[in-house]
This record gives sequence, C-alpha cells and structure tokens, in this order.
Amino acid sequence: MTHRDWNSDWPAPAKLNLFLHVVGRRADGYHLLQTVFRFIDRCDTLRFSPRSDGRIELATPIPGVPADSDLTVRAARLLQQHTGCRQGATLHLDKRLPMGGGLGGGSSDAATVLLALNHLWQTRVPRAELERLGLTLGADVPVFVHGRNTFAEGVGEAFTDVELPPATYLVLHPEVQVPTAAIFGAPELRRDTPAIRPADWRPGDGHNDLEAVACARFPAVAEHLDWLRRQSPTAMMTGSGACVFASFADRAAAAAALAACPAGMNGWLADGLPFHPLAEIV
Ligand SMILES: C[C@@](CO)(OP(=O)(O)O)[C@H](O)COP(=O)(O)OP(=O)(O)OC[C@H]1O[C@@H](n2ccc(N)nc2=O)[C@H](O)[C@@H]1O
Ligand SMILES: Nc1ncnc2c1ncn2[C@@H]1O[C@H](COP(=O)(O)OP(=O)(O)O)[C@@H](O)[C@H]1O
Repeated sequence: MTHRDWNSDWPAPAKLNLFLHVVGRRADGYHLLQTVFRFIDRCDTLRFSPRSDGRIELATPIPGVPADSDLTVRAARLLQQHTGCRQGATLHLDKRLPMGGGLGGGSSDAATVLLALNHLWQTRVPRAELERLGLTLGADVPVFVHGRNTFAEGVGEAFTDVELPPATYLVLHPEVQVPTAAIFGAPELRRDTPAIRPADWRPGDGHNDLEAVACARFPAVAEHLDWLRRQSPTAMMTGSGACVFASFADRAAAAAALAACPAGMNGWLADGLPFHPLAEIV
C-alpha cells in the first residue's frame, strides 16, 4: 500500500456510469437506480495541512461555490462532528474535473476528504460507516468511499462489485453545466425500466435513461453525443450529463477519434481504473 501523510497528494478520480437505468421512485422523490460505476484516471487532487485550532478552511475556493457549501468543507466538518475530533485542517483543492459534468467530481472530492482526514486525524471510522456518512452529502459520495468498480442500486448505496476489462475512453465535455435535480425532476423522464440482476449484466449492456431528457434540454449534449456515436456505437452520456463517452479497443483508436473532433468540441482520453487509488487506505 502506498504510504500517505500530510505531505501527500490525495487523488479524487472521476467516474463514468457505464449504464444508468431508472427503475422506480422512492416516496421522498429520490429515484431508484441501477448503474455501474467505473473509476477513470482523470482526477482532482487534494492536499491537507494540519491545524491545531480545530478550524476547517478551504485555501482554494471554487468561483461560484461559497466555501461553507463546498462539498470538501462539508465532508471535513461532518467527519469532525461524527467523531468529536478536535483537530482541524486547511484544504487545498486542485480542480480539474468539470462541475455538473456527470463525472462525480464534487462527490469524489468529498469522499477523498473523508478517507484522507480519517487517516490523517487517525479517527479510524470503518469504511462502511464512512459510506453511510457520505450518503448524507450526496447520492454519489458512497461509491467513491467504497472504492471498487461496482453495480449500484437504491439511490446508489447498495453495491455488487464487478470486475471490468481494461478500457480506454474518449470523453467529450460539452461546455454546459447540467443540473442533476432538473433532469431527475423532468416530467417526461422514463422511470419504469425493468430491474435486472447484477449477475446478468455484461459490459456494453444497458442505456442511460437520463440521456433523452438532458439531450432535449441541452442541445450541446445531443450534438456531442451524435458525433461520438458516429465514431463508436458504444457512445453514451455519463450520469445526468453533460459529458459523453465511448470506449475504444485500444488507445490509438481513441486518439484517432479525439484528433478527428470538430472545432468547438473538447475532449480527452482516460483509462479505466481497476479500483479507486485510495481503495486500500485505512
Ligand atoms: C445522476 C448521478 C449518477 O451517478 O450522478 P451525477 O450525474 O450527478 O454525477 C447520481 O445519481 C446523482 O448523485 P449526486 O450528484 O450526488 O446527487 P444528489 O446531490 O444526491 O442529488 C441532487 C438531486 O437529484 C435528485 N436525485 C438524485 C439522485 C437520485 N437517485 N434521485 C434523485 O431524484 C434529487 O432531486 C436531488 O435533490
Ligand atoms: N468541491 C466541489 N467540486 C465540485 N462541485 C461542487 C463542490 N462543492 C460543491 N459543489 C456543487 O456541486 C455541483 C455538482 O458538481 P459535480 O459533483 O462536480 O457534478 P456532477 O454531479 O454532475 O458530477 C456543482 O455545480 C457545485 O455547485
């Protein structure tokens, strides 16, 4: 296991939803999903400095996100409250993942804060308890704490881990921020895809039920998806958008597709990870 301490960089990887089915709705309005989360090697990076005054400060606030509502600050304060820990920390976030991109960047940042400070403060909260704590911050946080590529159910907190073959993805980033709540709240959203058994799922199976809604409301998402689908029939939107991705047999084929990208479309290549880079941290 990699040794990590206060001087380390702490990665917060992006995820792709390899498919996403809406199979129902809970009484509180939250949607019941089936999805496979895959971690990729595109990351935000966090660093931490110790503080003896007990305060949590974010040294690198994101424009438009007040520090008190930043998921990193909220995660650190939640762990403090949960454990009664009197230590503090200054957080440094190197933000690389787009916001509202469907890559889970904010949720991944929050999960990395929970895992890192639990290690650095030596609060020793078991991982399963950190997952439950993370769920109070957002539906996507538990999977990043969980740390394994996984078939997720419920709102994304019940996991059946999956082994995924190596893959290179081309990810395109339409320059729009898609608000997750608006996509789930759309009246036209199909919420009745029949549930499948996790053991029956194979890579390539399934579709994204949120895609049609996001494409109708954000034409840039539809344009990027249409173009990418002509390069690879595997193209799909991740999460509630905006990013779309396709898997390629090898890196050269993915690079050729990226090079052919029309002016005005931005994208990058990413490799699928076998597990989260902090999967072994305790
Ligand atoms: C769609 C997914 C798929 O992985 O990812 P993203 O596209 O956001 O990355 C997630 O389910 C998103 O998780 P997350 O982004 O953490 O969502 P939250 O903050 O918990 O919820 C934002 C809002 O979306 C709606 N919501 C979210 C999740 C869910 N299963 N049902 C819902 O109806 C709720 O209205 C909620 O208030
Ligand atoms: N550290 C953070 N990084 C990104 N977004 C954050 C963060 N803290 C709070 N947010 C809020 O969460 C929203 C969703 O961000 P993000 O998780 O990156 O997108 P998505 O859920 O589409 O993958 C942002 O629009 C922003 O308002």
